[in-house]
Amino acid sequence: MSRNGAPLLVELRQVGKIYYLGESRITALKGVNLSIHRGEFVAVWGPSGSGKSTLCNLIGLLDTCSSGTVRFEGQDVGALSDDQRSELRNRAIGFVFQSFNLIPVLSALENVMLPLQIAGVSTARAKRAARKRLAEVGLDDHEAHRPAKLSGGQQQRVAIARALVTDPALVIADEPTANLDSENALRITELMRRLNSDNGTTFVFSTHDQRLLERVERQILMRDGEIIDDRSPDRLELRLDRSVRL
Ligand SMILES: Nc1ncnc2c1ncn2[C@@H]1O[C@H](COP(=O)(O)OP(=O)(O)OP(=O)(O)O)[C@@H](O)[C@H]1O
Repeated sequence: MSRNGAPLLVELRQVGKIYYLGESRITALKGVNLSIHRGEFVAVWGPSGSGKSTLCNLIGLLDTCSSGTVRFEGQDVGALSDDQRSELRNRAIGFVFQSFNLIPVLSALENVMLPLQIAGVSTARAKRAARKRLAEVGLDDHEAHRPAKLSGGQQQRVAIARALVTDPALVIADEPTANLDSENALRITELMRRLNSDNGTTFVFSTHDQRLLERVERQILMRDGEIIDDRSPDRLELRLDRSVRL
């Protein structure tokens, strides 16, 4: 299966996710089918509690599904051990979080170098790669700054540079603009879009914010644990639900 000739990267088939909280059973995802191909730029949007983070966690191999199948690069993730899943995740996926998650005592450059150093890459190589990524997000002149000296938008740009430094096939950004004002939220969305088209990195990001969707080629709308709309310009098959109001 291909989308514009690009190979399949992640495939979810009839995926369900149930959380158990004491006596209660919470169905977070119900029968989700989704294919994401290399190079796509995908926004997952929908109201609070609709399952966006749960979906991102499954696509990012941070969690496993309760039913159905998740395949990453053709591999059935459910058949992997925890260690194998972590190894695949570390190699192939970068993460951006809404709270930036930078290490306060490290400079911007050291924060971006960290994933490579954890992977055993030499300091000199890690520094070169981190500088290149900081330049891509427009922060090469801020490499010595610690996070507290940077604005929220700048911190998120450092976090994006860090997510990209290992050359992952996929970047998952769970509500990356939730803690930013609307101007910075738009800038971060445009930056991710540019990195997607320049580098071919696949991006999946979740958002509450309908205004950010204009620049996104594929929009997946969730409600009550289901995908109720999956639309993109080159897709003929649209399942629109006009009754949805966020
Ligand atoms: N670790 C958990 N334990 C129990 N229930 C959970 C857990 N994580 C999520 N849920 C529940 O699963 C459902 C989907 O939550 P999820 O966080 O995926 O939605 P969301 O669309 O990302 O929401 P938000 O926009 O508020 O982050 C909700 O009912 C939520 O309360």
